[in-house]
Amino acid sequence: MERMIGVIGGSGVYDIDGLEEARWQAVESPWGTPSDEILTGTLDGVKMAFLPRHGRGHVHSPTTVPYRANIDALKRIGVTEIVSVSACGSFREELAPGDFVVVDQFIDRTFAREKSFFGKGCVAHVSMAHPTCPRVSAACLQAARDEGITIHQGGTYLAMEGPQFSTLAESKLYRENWGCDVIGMTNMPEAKLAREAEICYASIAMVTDYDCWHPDHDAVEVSDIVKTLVGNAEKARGMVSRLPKLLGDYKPCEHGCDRALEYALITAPEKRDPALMAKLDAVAGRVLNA
Ligand SMILES: CSC[C@H]1O[C@H](OP(=O)(O)O)[C@H](O)[C@@H]1O
Ligand SMILES: Nc1ncnc2[nH]cnc12
Repeated sequence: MERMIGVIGGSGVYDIDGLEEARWQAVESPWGTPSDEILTGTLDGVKMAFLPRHGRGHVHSPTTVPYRANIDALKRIGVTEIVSVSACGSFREELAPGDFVVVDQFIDRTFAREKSFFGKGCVAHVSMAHPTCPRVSAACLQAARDEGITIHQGGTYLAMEGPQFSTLAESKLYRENWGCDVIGMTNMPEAKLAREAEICYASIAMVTDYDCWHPDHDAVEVSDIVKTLVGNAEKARGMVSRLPKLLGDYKPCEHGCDRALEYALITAPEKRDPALMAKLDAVAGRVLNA
């Protein structure tokens, strides 16, 4: 199998640099139209695919991002590992605006999104105990350090529905009672869908603000966020450019991300819905056609 690194760019990250033979290509998916065309090319001889999560020009809100179409489209063109880069608010004094965090846990508080490729006619339950891939996360950590970025290893990301930012009571709850480190609006259900699609997933959260809990930062304003976003986006592009060399040759994931569906399907073969099975051709073809 050949490696293809997929990068999902969050707020402020609408392209990546340095790709050879770069071209934006439309990818069709039975799960809808992805957020945008996908920028493909090679970097240091490794295939790359970049998808701006909100679309170029930031068209999609966190709720309307077509998460299933995005993950399916990346799987369909051969992506083996996804690196998600996202803007986030910080719940910790030491996670300062401009810093990066290698997220390793999530709390999903989103409620208005489709969260699974599976359902009536083909039910599957994958494990989300360890939602990110340690190998891809470690490569991102190293790449960021080599780039001179302040990056923190490990953190819990609270995924909220948005688009409004949190109330002070919510911010305090997530920080003081639930032990969350950062907050954003998009990594769920993205991480769940990547797991269902058997794609390794790493999430790099790029701090833009202290949400509203901090005594010196009363409320989050997009104008303040944007000021930090621009610098963060530049750092993210530097980090991504180092990944192909750091990840080395492709091998099956030692953490099993690429086999997440191995024991997950529970619907009896004779009860499976042919229409849903057809839509699952890319995501679950490995197990459905076995
Ligand atoms: C522009 S601030 C709020 C916005 O930024 C984050 O987007 P992403 O995760 O795609 O970087 C956050 O989740 C909100 O969607
Ligand atoms: N404070 C915050 N809350 C939710 N999403 C964010 N994205 C950037 N900052 C955020």
